[in-house]
Amino acid sequence: MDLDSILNHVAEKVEPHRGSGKVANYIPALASVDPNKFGLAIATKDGSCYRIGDAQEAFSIQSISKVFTLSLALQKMGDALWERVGREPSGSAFNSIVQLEHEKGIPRNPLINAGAIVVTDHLVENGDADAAINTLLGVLRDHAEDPSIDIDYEVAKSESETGARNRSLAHFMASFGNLDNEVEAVLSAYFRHCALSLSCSQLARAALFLAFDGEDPVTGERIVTSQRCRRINAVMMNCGHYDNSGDFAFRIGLPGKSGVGGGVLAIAPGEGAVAVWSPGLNDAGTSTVGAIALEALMAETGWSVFG
Ligand SMILES: NC(=O)CC[C@H](N)C(=O)O
Repeated sequence: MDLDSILNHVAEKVEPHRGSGKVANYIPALASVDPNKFGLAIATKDGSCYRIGDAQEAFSIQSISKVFTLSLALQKMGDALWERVGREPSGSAFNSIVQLEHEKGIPRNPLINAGAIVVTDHLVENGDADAAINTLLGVLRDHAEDPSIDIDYEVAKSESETGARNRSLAHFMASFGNLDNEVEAVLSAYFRHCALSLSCSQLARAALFLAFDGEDPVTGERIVTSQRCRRINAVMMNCGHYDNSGDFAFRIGLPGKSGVGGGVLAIAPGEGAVAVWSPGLNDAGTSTVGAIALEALMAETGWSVFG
């Protein structure tokens, strides 16, 4: 069956569930998003994009940005990054602080908030958060071949104003010497990259290199080495949905990353990149309808890495 017909089936499966889950409200600017939104886009090897629903509408990608910051930090400093952040699943909430004391300020993995803050610290040079964000924006625009990609500054401001938990995580890690820059400089970059606003189409296109061994199959540009690409995917598989990662692997079987804006990115190696958006979340912060849609997509395509 062709992908357009498959997407129509997926939409039918999703329909009775539209609006389910709970829209994130701990970042006030996210609370007003319409819970009935649903979009899905698949970017494939030849640069085609298959889409359905609200796939062209930009949303706050939130923690999905952590995949791109990880990739950039690995490009910049190589495996030395792993001395400052682990690669084990956390089994706890995305903003949990409990393991940090036990593990002496080294976060479990780069996809929970604490780990992503450490990764962002490595992108900020000499306290210059603006330069770090400009580099990241340039990279995303390049990957997606779309210069219009931008940050939603209202969301970034809202997140900063209510960012006590992330400030706690950052100060706590700083007390263990695991931040090079001032906490506020790091968080200023962190809040902005979480507030990146992309549509499903843009997101799937930007992440396409992860499905093709680290090389963009459309432009031929090598973005990360194939070994690094495999490793980023491994971290996504184990850690991309916090304490929901096991369930996501069980149901969908693809490396993925969710964000509290309701987006989910899933990488189907050798096939393409899938981005889905529906704002209602489960208790762990993964899109309820997004996971249902991906499950339906796997049933029809057999793209799970487990066969
Ligand atoms: N899981 C998420 O998407 C969390 C990201 C959000 N910006 C935060 O720091 O809390």
